[in-house]
Amino acid sequence: MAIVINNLRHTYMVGSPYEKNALIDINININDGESVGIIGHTGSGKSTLVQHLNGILMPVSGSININGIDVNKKNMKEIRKQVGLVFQYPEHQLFEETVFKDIGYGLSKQGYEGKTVEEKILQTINIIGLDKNLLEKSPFRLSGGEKRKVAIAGVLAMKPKVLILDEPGAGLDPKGRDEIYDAVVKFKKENNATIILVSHSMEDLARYVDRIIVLNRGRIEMDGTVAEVFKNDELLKNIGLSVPQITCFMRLLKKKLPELNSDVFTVKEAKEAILGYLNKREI
Ligand SMILES: Nc1ncnc2c1ncn2[C@@H]1O[C@H](COP(=O)(O)OP(=O)(O)OP(=O)(O)O)[C@@H](O)[C@H]1O
Repeated sequence: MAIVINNLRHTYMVGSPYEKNALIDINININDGESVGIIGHTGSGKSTLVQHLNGILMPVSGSININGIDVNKKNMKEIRKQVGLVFQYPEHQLFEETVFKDIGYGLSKQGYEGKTVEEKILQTINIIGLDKNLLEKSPFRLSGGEKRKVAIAGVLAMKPKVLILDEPGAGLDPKGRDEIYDAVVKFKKENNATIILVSHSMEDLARYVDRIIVLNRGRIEMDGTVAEVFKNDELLKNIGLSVPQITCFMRLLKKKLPELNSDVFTVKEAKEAILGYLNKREI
């Protein structure tokens, strides 16, 4: 088991008039190599949850174990080696003079030097799709999408066993978003990493993860496969979420065409279902 979270609770501003229970009774087990999405309305506790997984926040009560190591202040170095966290808008944290130095910053902190750092950086820009010519440029002279790639590359270069991304596509155009997600898929394949993806988009989760955890006011409302979660449209609606538009469309279409497979969650699956249906009709 890669990640075991037991009865996790987190309260902000304990003892003050602004005390806030951000996470309540969170129990989650995630296997090695799983791709898990976390979704929930704004303020439901998603960022608070993922910040516990690499020790930025410590639980008020409960425990978190990652690959056999308890998350606590004493084990922080080991935990940070295992878990890479890409924050929302990670490009705001770029600070080195060159792209090369920025991507290599974490590697040098881990004790890597010289040729090894260079090799790891070259491998990583290949995964994320950054041009080698950019390495000596200032990260501040890049486009928004390129800056985002540099920031994510800095985490990927350390090859974490668990990779957490908090809204990695936020603010990017569809092409930029696809490039980032495709890089994550490639990284996962090459490293058998466990992926945790925080997103507001059911469309993105349907495309990129196998399991979805739905948070609502700090509690787990649902935890299941994409198909299991998308079956509960009423419950999702009640907490301000909804299944992807393509799923709604296919469910409507099925009312007219009962033989159509409407159990689809992405545009690609919908195309296949419609073509399959038409082919059968032609026979
Ligand atoms: N540093 C903090 N101090 C006090 N309260 C906080 C702090 N950070 C978050 N909270 C509160 O905790 C709750 C959960 O916040 P969190 O950022 O985890 O939600 P989220 O689901 O990630 O939201 P979003 O989708 O808007 O990013 C919210 O009610 C928020 O106001």
